[in-house]
Amino acid sequence: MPYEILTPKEMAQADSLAMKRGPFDGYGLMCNAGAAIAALILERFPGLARVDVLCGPGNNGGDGYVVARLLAQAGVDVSVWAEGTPRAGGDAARAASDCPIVPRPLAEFSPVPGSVIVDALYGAGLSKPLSSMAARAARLVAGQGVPVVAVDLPSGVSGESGQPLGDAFAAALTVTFARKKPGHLLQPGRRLCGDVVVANIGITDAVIAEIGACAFENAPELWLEDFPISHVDTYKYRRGHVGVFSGEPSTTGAARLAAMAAARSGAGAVTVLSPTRSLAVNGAHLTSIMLRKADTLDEVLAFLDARKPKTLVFGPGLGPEPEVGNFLLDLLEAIGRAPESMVIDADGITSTALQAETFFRALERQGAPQTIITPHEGEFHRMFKSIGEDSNLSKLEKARRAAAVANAVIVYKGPDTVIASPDGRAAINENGTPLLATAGSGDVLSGICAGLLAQGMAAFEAACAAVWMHAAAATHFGPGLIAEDLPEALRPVLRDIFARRGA
Ligand SMILES: NC(=O)C1=CN([C@@H]2O[C@H](COP(=O)(O)OP(=O)(O)OC[C@H]3O[C@@H](n4cnc5c(N)ncnc54)[C@H](O)[C@@H]3O)[C@@H](O)[C@H]2O)[C@@H](O)CC1
Ligand SMILES: Nc1ncnc2c1ncn2[C@@H]1O[C@H](COP(=O)(O)OP(=O)(O)O)[C@@H](O)[C@H]1O
Ligand SMILES: [K+]
Repeated sequence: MPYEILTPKEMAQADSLAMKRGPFDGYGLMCNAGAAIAALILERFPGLARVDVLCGPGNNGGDGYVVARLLAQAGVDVSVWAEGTPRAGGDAARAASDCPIVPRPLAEFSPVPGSVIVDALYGAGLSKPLSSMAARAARLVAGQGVPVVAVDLPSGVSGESGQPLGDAFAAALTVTFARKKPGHLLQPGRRLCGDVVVANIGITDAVIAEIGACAFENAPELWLEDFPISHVDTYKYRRGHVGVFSGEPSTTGAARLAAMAAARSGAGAVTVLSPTRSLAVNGAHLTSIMLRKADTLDEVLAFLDARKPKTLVFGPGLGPEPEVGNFLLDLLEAIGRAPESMVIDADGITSTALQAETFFRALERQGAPQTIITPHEGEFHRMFKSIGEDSNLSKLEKARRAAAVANAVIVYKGPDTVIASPDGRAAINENGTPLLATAGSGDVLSGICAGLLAQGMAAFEAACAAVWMHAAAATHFGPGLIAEDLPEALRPVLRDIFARRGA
């Protein structure tokens, strides 16, 4: 399916496999890539008079020489500025010799107003910071504010992690090939890419499938088939019952946000489990959501036995104290009476972080609940310290490793939320919006995850769907959004999902 994300290494494998399978050889693929970029430039910049193409020594530069040749043929005034020379006998050398424009040294380049810059210095092969000459070009271009079209990736940005390795170009448009790379979706790469267009250059879906990539862009196509749609003969407990733990009187709102979101996402029944001290405040604010006193583990176990909730939400507003973490571990000890699934968020993460190993072992045991853990940046570093600190890992890789050690699906939140499963699958969310940077929006996300889990959706798919729906609801609501608006704003999102499923 067209939502795979390929690491630069997997892309290189796809390139060579495509050449083996045909019909295009390396030069054919390069010409297709150059043609796609040239066509997009002519479409996006009508009346274009002048283009400066910056070409590196590798195949990224090779694409640039093709673009230069085609735009010159189309009557555009094209200059080529080169860093290094392509390896003799290679595809890029052939592209350079087929290009009628004599390249000038990159050191002499300076951008002029009205020009469009084609950045074909480095792409997937970037392995170190830009040379001083290329870095100078990036700074001059940024200073002039002239538009940049990046070939594959803005030079200086890692395709693997989206991190700039020093100075980097910032593009208005990035044209990449076959599939996106992590660097197009992970920040700050995503911002530095501008608009990203994926061009088909003759690498078939069959070739991509053979590579066996297991990272995806999080789009509805990834989980739509698994989205829970109720049968006509359902009833509320079959739709799934969610229990949400509430905190002390001053922090009860978080649990209610999660509870409301679980109900809106389709859980048939939702109960807030509340300390005695918070019953009054919770009771004053809840109507369709049920309320139950739960001060002790025994009271919680009695609730599990009597009401058989499928899913529990543990964390929002509970407080970061170690006793909160101890309570969670005790609950997991009571295996067999544990629910089918859990969402651990916020203080549930912080309070357990110091006993993370014990927690992860508990999730590994047979009969343990399927678990989704939803850390933001700070919580991720608390719970997965050494993984978080490893600067060689991309956010995608960090989330994957965390999922593997925790035996849980990880939702590593932020502007570029990554969802990772212990089985190696991962997704990078593509519809995030800064409107979500508002207090309590994470509590709503854990509620949506729980609502979907309770309806029987598997943890990875539920987490992917929840992250996407959360952002879609925010976008739908628009500016002025606060967390309270999100559960209601799920309605149009759900209507669209149901319509796509023909329900
Ligand atoms: N036939 C193919 O394999 C295709 C490749 N394509 C293009 O090829 C690109 C990848 O080409 P390459 O693997 O040649 O890699 P690049 O052209 O990105 O880099 C070339 C070489 O420069 C060196 N290098 C890396 N970072 C450097 C730095 N900061 N300063 C100086 N030197 C540096 C490295 O040795 C690297 O291999 C893709 O991004 C894409 O644009 C497209 O033409 C589609 C087909
Ligand atoms: N700039 C942003 N762009 C997109 N999503 C964001 C951004 N900032 C925050 N979010 C999302 O908003 C939510 C915030 O959750 P969290 O940090 O737990 O906040 P809270 O604890 O206040 O609920 C997460 O889903 C996160 O991914
Ligand atoms: K580039």
